[in-house]
Amino acid sequence: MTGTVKVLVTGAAGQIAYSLLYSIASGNVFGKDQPISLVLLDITPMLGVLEGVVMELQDCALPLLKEVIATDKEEVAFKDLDAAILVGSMPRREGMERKDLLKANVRIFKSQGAALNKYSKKTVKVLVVGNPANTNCLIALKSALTIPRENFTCLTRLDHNRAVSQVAIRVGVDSAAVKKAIIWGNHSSTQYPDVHHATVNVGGQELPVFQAVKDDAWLKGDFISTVQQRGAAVIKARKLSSAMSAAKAICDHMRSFWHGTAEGDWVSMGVVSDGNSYGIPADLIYSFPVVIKNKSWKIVDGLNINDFSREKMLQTAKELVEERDMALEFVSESA
Ligand SMILES: NC(=O)c1ccc[n+]([C@@H]2O[C@H](COP(=O)([O-])OP(=O)(O)OC[C@H]3O[C@@H](n4cnc5c(N)ncnc54)[C@H](O)[C@@H]3O)[C@@H](O)[C@H]2O)c1
Ligand SMILES: O=C(O)CC[C@H](O)C(=O)O
Repeated sequence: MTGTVKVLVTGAAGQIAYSLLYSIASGNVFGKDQPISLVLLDITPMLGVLEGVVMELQDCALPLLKEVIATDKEEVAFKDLDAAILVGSMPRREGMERKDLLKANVRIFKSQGAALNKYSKKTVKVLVVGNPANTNCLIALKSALTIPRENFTCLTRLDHNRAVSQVAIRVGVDSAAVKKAIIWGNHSSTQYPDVHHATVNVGGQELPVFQAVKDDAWLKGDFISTVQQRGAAVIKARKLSSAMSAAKAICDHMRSFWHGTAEGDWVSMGVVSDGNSYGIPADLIYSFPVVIKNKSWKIVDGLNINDFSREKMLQTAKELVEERDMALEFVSESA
């Protein structure tokens, strides 16, 4: 269909998708005038549920939604895509380590990377959400050698939004007043939420976050651990992992990827670490501050990094190196 953007959501019968699909189909991500063709992939046992989701999408009577394709077949799902949002995987339950997920989920992303390579447009923009998101993204990228590495990203915008919101609540301003927060590294409890470069608009005055909050101990302690542990806290409370906030963050991430970042701000995104200026090893999907223009991201280089930050940035990189090596072992075992 010419003029339409073809978007795949995997895990389409799951709880994140249930919050996400309406937002995409109503124009909140790709544009209020942009016709959408929506492809929904889930596993065969979920096809019945998926049928219900399709009925609901039809019943929303959304003018931009030109087509809905529901399938359990990768060769159908990945055909001619402009954007792929890879949510489908096994979520962590209470008491389960994120690393337990690696083995189960890595093979899904190997197969879906190969399907992207075979069936999608070479310009396809990929967002990996399913955990462990950074490493799953790396595995997909490595299985899609004819698609530029830069097209592969993973979701750390939820962590970014959590950091922004914690600061806004603390200062008593709305979240739009907080700019230039950063999530470094892995979407896991080793991530480093950094507000050394962030500002808050208080009563029309742009202040550094440390000056506005006036509580360095909180910013270097509970603030960081609250953001790092937020996913686990939501699982503990809901007995399910975050879904509404994850869907909102997916929309924010894809909107930024598609339309660019706002002047004077940046966003956090898991991207390939090759050639960064912060001493993070190459060949990882690591969350950096990025600015985006013409659907192409650039890591914000040259920020001043103190010893406190550097240590945390390297610690989360170390975890990603370990995850990558373990994932590559699982991939070679299953080959
Ligand atoms: N990166 C982030 O910020 C972030 C935030 C929240 C959740 N997550 C992760 O997102 C994932 C999905 O979470 P959820 O709450 O929607 O889970 P869910 O269990 O409600 O839904 C997952 C869906 O994926 C489907 N699925 C499983 N294997 C599949 C495959 N091979 N192909 C297509 N679909 C498949 C399942 O059948 C299910 O319908 C989990 O891995 C979760 O940990 C990531
Ligand atoms: O499994 C987790 O700890 C996190 C689940 C999800 O990625 C989140 O951040 O809410």
